[in-house]
Amino acid sequence: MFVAIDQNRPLSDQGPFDIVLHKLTGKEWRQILEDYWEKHPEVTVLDPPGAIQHLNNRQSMLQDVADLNLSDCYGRVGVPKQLVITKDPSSITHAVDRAGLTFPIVAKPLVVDGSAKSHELSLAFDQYSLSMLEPPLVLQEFVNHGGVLFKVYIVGEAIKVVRRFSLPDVDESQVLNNAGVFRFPRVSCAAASADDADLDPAVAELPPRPLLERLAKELRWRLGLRLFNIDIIRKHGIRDQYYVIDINYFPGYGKMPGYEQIFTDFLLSLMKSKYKRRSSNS
Ligand SMILES: O=P(O)(O)O[C@H]1[C@H](O)[C@@H](OP(=O)(O)O)[C@H](OP(=O)(O)O)[C@@H](OP(=O)(O)O)[C@H]1O
Ligand SMILES: Nc1ncnc2c1ncn2[C@@H]1O[C@H](COP(=O)(O)OP(=O)(O)O)[C@@H](O)[C@H]1O
Ligand SMILES: [Mg+2]
Ligand SMILES: [Mg+2]
Repeated sequence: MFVAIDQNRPLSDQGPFDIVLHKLTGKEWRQILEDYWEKHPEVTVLDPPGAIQHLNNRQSMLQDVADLNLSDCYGRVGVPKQLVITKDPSSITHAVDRAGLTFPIVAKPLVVDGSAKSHELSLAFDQYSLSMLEPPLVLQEFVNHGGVLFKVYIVGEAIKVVRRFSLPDVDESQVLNNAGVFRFPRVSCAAASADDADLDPAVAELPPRPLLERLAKELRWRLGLRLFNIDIIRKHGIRDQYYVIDINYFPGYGKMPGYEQIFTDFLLSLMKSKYKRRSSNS
């Protein structure tokens, strides 16, 4: 049975729970959940607030992917060259120069808090426009990827990949002939599924399954999360070079094909392993 939690009442009065499923952040909620968990360690919290917090900052979000530096016979997975700017827009040009970032550059708000503003994206074509950006930001090299991205949904052990339209490639002449900052509202919300589109096969080909399985397994473990998705792009023209550009906690699973079965199986498997553990301990 599912019971909606009332945030204004003590959690202990609303249980007992087998699983607490949530997508809330904030200090207060974190404290409530951690206090409850301390008193009821048998409850499964999906997912622990400390682990979720790691994804609320676009720098720490990709740190594990960078540390992992995954490379095997199926491909390489990295993070686009990036830089964090916390203050002073006038220092951005110098910082970009020093870090050797090439244009165009994608600017993303450093903190992701679920607001529309935290998903606003800017594309800067030249160094003069950099001072128009508003820190705190993550600046990333724009990677041409054929205008298609792969959304890799993870639900416990299950993985499902879909194609989505993304920002189109930018060629050198566009970089030379464009100036200023181009602002985009939430790109992925506007992006349609590209699963049935008539695409260049080299662009449409899904990342190899074994590579995604390794990546998902490692990130599940390193992030300590079971419910998330990963935005992956493949460098246009380089078949085995992949970049992770975004990781989202508890994304809209409604857009994942077959989510009803996958989600139900996941919850049941958690319960099964819990009862198995209990009966072997007694
Ligand atoms: O970051 P928060 O605000 O918690 O919101 C999430 C993520 O942003 C998701 O990905 P992204 O960051 O890539 O936009 C988005 O999924 P999609 O990109 O699959 O749409 C979800 O959309 P909904 O399905 O609308 O909930 C949304 O709930
Ligand atoms: N480094 C990049 N190179 C190319 N395109 C990018 C890059 N970063 C983001 N994008 C594009 O911008 C979109 C939004 O960026 P993303 O990091 O996923 O933020 P959000 O959390 O708002 O979805 C992506 O879905 C992709 O289309
Ligand atoms: Mg995204
Ligand atoms: Mg995101």
